Amino acid sequence: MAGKNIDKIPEPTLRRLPWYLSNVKLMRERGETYVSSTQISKEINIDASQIAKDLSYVAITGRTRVGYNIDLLIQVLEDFLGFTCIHRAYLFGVGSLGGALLRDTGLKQFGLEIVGAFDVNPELVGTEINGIPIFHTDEAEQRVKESGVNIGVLTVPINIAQEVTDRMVEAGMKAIWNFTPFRIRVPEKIVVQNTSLYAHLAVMFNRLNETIK
Ligand SMILES: NC(=O)c1ccc[n+]([C@@H]2O[C@H](COP(=O)([O-])OP(=O)(O)OC[C@H]3O[C@@H](n4cnc5c(N)ncnc54)[C@H](O)[C@@H]3O)[C@@H](O)[C@H]2O)c1
Repeated sequence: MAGKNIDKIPEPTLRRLPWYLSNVKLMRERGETYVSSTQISKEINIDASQIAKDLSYVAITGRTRVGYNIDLLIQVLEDFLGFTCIHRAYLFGVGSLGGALLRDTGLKQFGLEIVGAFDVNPELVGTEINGIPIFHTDEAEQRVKESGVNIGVLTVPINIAQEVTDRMVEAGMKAIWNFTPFRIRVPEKIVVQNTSLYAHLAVMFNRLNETIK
């Protein structure tokens, strides 16, 4: 079963793997040394065969009936997901959302370190949040080029999302984590990940309405 699956890993699998990781870590805290896909399935209510299939993308071998060595599974998942190596990023737009991301200590545990931020607000430029320096956006191009940082977090107002994106790409960014609701356009090969908290809210409200009908 180990690493036999050589196809491109599907996005839903990539989104489930961190979830398995968190729960497997919890199981280790409870003293488990081996864990099977059936056990993980009971914890998170996902079909065991789906879990086994997802884990087949990761280079780990489980033992029939016993399951996976828990320490090894955690290590392999963390490596596979890129959480063990730190990816450095710059954040653009230190408003209510950008500021919250700078204050979040959880990102680093998932392999993302925001090393600096850019804004145009003179009250913010020259200050820092959580030890992260805030520079003027006009310095972005030079700082990105000099640092070799290739991930940008986009938290600027929607009306300038494309303009700031263009500057990020020009400076050499290779991946953009886009929190704005704007569908930014980028050249081929630039990775864009759009993230919205509100999209999940709509699902929750809809399901809630169904249960209280
Ligand atoms: N994805 C989500 O779940 C989610 C949640 C909240 C907000 N948002 C989006 O995130 C963005 C920011 O929201 P907010 O509430 O933090 O807004 P905000 O107005 O509080 O912050 C925007 C910040 O961007 C700065 N800015 C303006 N022009 C800039 C430039 N050229 N370069 C760098 N910084 C610049 C502003 O000075 C300000 O500090 C918006 O597009 C909003 O729609 C998304």
